[in-house]
Amino acid sequence: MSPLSAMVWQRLTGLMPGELNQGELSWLATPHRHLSLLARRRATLIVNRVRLFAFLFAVLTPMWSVVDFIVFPFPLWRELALMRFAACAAFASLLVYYRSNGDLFNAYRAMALLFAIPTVFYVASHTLLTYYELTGMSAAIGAGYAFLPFVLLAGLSIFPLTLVESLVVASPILICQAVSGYLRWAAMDWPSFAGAFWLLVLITGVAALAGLCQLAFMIALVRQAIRDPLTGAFSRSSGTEIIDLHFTLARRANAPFAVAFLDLDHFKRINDQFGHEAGDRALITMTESVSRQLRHGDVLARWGGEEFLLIMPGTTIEQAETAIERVRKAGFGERPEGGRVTASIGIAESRADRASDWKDLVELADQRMYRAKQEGRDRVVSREPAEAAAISA
Ligand SMILES: Nc1nc2c(ncn2[C@@H]2O[C@H](COP(=O)(O)OP(=O)(O)OP(=O)(O)O)[C@@H](O)[C@H]2O)c(=O)[nH]1
Repeated sequence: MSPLSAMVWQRLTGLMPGELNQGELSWLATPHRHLSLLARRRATLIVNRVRLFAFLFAVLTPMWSVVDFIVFPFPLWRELALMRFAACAAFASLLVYYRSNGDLFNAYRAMALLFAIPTVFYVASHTLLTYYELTGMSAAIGAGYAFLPFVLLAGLSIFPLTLVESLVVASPILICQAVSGYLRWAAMDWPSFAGAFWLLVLITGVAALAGLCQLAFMIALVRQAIRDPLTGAFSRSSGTEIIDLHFTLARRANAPFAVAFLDLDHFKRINDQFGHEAGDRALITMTESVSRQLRHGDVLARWGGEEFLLIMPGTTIEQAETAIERVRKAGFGERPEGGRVTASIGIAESRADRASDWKDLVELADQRMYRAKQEGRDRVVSREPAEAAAISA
């Protein structure tokens, strides 16, 4: 990024609410690097909003039939009422049957269905209205049908979408609208159509901005909910959610999955000799140092006091050993009295250790960490004694 565009980007993102940090700013552009916990919560929120929208339209769509009944001739009213009834049934089905499974593509499908219903209704009703020569009040009410795309695009504002997602949803609607204007199929003639189209673009911009602001708030709130406030590592509850998800995915794909249990050595002495604040600083330094060594996708969770769990999806026992060596080499910080902060570490891997669930895996890593303590601290234990003896023989 050039210095000028970096400055423009910085100024623009400075306008964003929710105090996003530098690493999170790109999350507003695309969902590509979103944390799995954020993606799951967002997927659930999107589906809930789809159902809310569907509820509103299931109620409002048939109500307008009363107005149609008053102003339109009977055959037209009947056709429109049937269409409204079909749209109402489709919205109600979406409300009743669609549920979130935490998957973002499932949420995208819900949005696509939601937007498809009024689009089909719009095309069908607009086509029908062109067969009638309406005048006066009927013509004025008939023109109101042309405003459905405005409602659709304004509806985007209730979803916490990234910029790319908003563009992907809005572009087909805008393109279809532009093409229909070009082909003179639109309800309005030039230049009214041009003015209306520009208004549609403005509404899309405002709706996309509203979606971005919601997303920014959501990112900040999710961060606060899932991070340990002292160290910034993941909290134990979010670590549990992450390990549960990744363990299931790894088993399904028969992929390796490793965890490492880290416990700082003689940490109590730091607190006792230099006070709790010095202990807190040591924990923060340790978290920063370990986090710098992690691959994208690895997760560090604070499991309790000075115990941490490192979750490494797609990692064999050998790769986990290499990763932990890298972490140990980078160090865990300095002790206030001088000397290195050290840690005792236990590693376990689901396939090598034949763990049937993630709790067994963490339990095994915990036991190995205790063995590392008993064997003199500042070391790693990653295999059972017989296995380790066989490897070194
Ligand atoms: N400063 C600080 N200390 C904490 C925090 N959470 C736990 N501790 C302290 O961490 C210490 C853990 O002590 P122990 O479990 O005895 O372990 P240790 O002194 O590290 O000894 P070994 O684990 O056997 O090497 C306790 O004194 C806790 O009070 C925290 O958030 N901040």
